[in-house]
Amino acid sequence: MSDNSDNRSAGSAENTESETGSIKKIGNLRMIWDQAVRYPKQIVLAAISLFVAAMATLAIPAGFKTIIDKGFAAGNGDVAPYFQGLLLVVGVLAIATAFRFYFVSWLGERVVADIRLAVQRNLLRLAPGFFEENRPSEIASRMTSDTAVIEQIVGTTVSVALRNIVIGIGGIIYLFTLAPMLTAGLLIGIPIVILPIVFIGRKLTNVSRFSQDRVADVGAMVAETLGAMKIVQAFGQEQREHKRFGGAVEATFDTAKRRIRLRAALTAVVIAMVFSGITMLMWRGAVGVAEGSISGGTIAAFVLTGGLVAGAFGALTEVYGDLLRGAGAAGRLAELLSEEPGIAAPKSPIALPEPPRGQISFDNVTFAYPTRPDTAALNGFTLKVTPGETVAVVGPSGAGKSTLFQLAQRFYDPQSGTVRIDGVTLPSADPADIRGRMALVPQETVLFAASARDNLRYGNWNATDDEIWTAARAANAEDFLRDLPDGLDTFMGEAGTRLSGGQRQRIAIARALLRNTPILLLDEATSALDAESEKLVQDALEKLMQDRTTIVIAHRLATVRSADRIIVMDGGQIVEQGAHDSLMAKNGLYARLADLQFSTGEISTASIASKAAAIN
Ligand SMILES: Nc1ncnc2c1ncn2[C@@H]1O[C@H](COP(=O)(O)OP(=O)(O)OP(=O)(O)O)[C@@H](O)[C@H]1O
Repeated sequence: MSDNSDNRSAGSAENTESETGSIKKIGNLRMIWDQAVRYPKQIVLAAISLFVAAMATLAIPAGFKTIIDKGFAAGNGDVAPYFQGLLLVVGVLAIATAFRFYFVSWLGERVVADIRLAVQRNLLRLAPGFFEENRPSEIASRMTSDTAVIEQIVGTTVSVALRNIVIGIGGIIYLFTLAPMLTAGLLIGIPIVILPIVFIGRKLTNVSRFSQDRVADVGAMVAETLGAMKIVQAFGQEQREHKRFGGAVEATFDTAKRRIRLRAALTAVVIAMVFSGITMLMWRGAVGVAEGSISGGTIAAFVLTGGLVAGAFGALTEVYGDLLRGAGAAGRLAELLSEEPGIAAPKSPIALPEPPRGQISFDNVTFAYPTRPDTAALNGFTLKVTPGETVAVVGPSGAGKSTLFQLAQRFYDPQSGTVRIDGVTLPSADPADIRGRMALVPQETVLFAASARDNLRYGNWNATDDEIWTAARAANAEDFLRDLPDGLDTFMGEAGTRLSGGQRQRIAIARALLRNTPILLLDEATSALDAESEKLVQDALEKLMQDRTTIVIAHRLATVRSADRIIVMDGGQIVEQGAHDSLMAKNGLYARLADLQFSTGEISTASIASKAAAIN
């Protein structure tokens, strides 16, 4: 997966790729076909309308020929049937084109929708480790821009290709029936016209891409400056930002100049080549007419069809590049589709004991994160938490406290040692069952852009409004929830920005209460709350911890004091454990940490040592 980012932006890489690489890449398009083939009815209808439209296009020059030769030239005046016939062809062309557009675009959108759904379904199965190795923004871009490329391939490119192949081949056959010698001349002439156009066109595409990148730079810079406007102004950097922006804008203009120069040249070449080609043909034709070897209608039909054939070849030259781009996008999406989860349920998972006991144990667990295999986050870690016990975990930053939660929920498997829930080793059970036995209250509450109700019952969709209010009351969240403009229906907005830190924490607590699991993993927020909010949160937490096995990463004195046991971690191991007072008396790591770690909590800035002494 590592090489994706190289060619992700608009495929400048593909121009430099070896031919075999390109051919191999084109194979990725199979994935798109596999998706599309599930809609045979639409494919057949699209193909039929495409063929009919192409044939109708070719019938138009033939119609003109008839009109000129039989109608005008014969001088019989009754041209009506010919024109009526031509109008009929035009009608067929219009309707068939509309159908082609509809079915082909339908297929494009449907395939993209299916790919998005399939990719998201697979992503939801993957363990968090995957999202550490692959940036979420990169994955999001695959879901949007890569799928847009595929939509373009199915909805446009393939149809352009097929239409022009039909028109190209059909047109050449028709041209041969009209005037074999002229056609032979035309077939030699078309490449002479098209090659320089393709050559300059390629250059133009590259420059355009480059130019788009420069525009993107400008966009990024605007976003950056806007996002940091207060900092820019506070540090008095307006002039500098303007100069920096000026540089990016001028770079955009310079590349744009190159682009418009090329485009101007291309326009001149196209006009010169195409019209002189047509003029030569007409010239040759006029001589033919004068000699009586060719009819006027034939010349007209020849020029029109020749134009169609040349246009078809021109369009086909662009198809290959588009297909390559589509193949790159399909390849990247196929990777996301086929990624297997590192953590999955075994074939026949062991059921966790009923009723749940709420016991959790770590036995000699050693674990390093996949992205940092050389640094053990847990090192021979052993801890047995008995049902109903509250264990407070303290330790310096990086001691491995959060890692305990990651392993308890089986987001990762340890390299050695075992984690058990109610006596069952985690890999032998279904991860969904394991996670069903625990509720997590993270440091930072994640609120979804949904109603307050849905945010509260996120872990238990069956909860009734009565149950939600009971939980909210216990979590000290009732008052502010009742004050919301639409009560439980109030939209929480992007990232729930309307709530204060303390309110968000209480929502998380209510959510955990509703989930009502025997095990609670609680990561106390370190952010300081005002005294009143702090007390509301603390009360709520105490109710939440009642009758549950709790592991709490503690940052508050009240929490450690009410815990049954405190374990002190350092370097992925337990270095001290016991009750608060005995640990303080030891005057070891705990006593040292206590002052720092609890300083933002309930007792704000006071040193825990003096506070503890006062309490005693
Ligand atoms: N997702 C991750 N990928 C790689 N390394 C990680 C990851 N998460 C944590 N680590 C590393 O593992 C070690 C233990 O981290 P952990 O988050 O468990 O510490 P912590 O005690 O919870 O720290 P803090 O109090 O700062 O949250 C640290 O060295 C940390 O850098």
